[in-house]
Amino acid sequence: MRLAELVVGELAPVSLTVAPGEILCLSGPSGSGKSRLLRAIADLDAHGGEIWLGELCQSRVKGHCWRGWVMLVPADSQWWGERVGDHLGRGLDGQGEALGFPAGVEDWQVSRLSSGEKQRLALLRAWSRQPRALLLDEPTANLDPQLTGKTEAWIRHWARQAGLPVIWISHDPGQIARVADRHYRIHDNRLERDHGSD
Ligand SMILES: Nc1ncnc2c1ncn2[C@@H]1O[C@H](COP(=O)(O)OP(=O)(O)OP(=O)(O)O)[C@@H](O)[C@H]1O
Repeated sequence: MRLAELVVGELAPVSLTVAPGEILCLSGPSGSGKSRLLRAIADLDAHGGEIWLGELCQSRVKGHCWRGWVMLVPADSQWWGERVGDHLGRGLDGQGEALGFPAGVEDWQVSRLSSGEKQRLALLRAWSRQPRALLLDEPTANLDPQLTGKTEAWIRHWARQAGLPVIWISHDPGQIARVADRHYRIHDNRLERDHGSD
């Protein structure tokens, strides 16, 4: 996935490439524009510049198609059906257990889900829809350390196996050290490479 002079909000134009299977972590102060950048890449917010996914160019693709390929998992996921299974593409095929769920989680009511369950199920929902690139906004913010570790390992395995380029927002230096192949931080409205943690 390639960002070419992407312009959103106050941020200086962003140009970078994320390789298949690579995890690029993004950090920066609260309000510095991290979520906005992901929303622009998912074509949910107005932006300048261009985004490429292989030979596909975002501006030539319908928004809903683009978001099926370049999938954003926001910090606060939205659920529209009654049951978890109403939101899935292909079946979970045992993936739920890897993130701490018992068999049959597809039949759970959305209304009973805790914030941590919602967060892990939003990742499983994304997996079931087979995206080609992944944008993660603080995907473990509501999880305890044990589930955080499991979820990090699961995402890494998925990214490597499916060859997904991943941009992952995190405030946690320990997490960045564990999962990032590359790390950028936003400083003074610019994206800067941090070589210390990758
Ligand atoms: N659509 C929008 N139009 C104008 N300003 C916006 C829009 N969306 C967000 N902002 C503002 O842009 C700034 C960056 O917001 P963003 O949500 O990207 O921050 P963030 O870096 O993800 O912060 P946090 O770490 O707190 O989640 C904030 O000041 C926010 O109020």
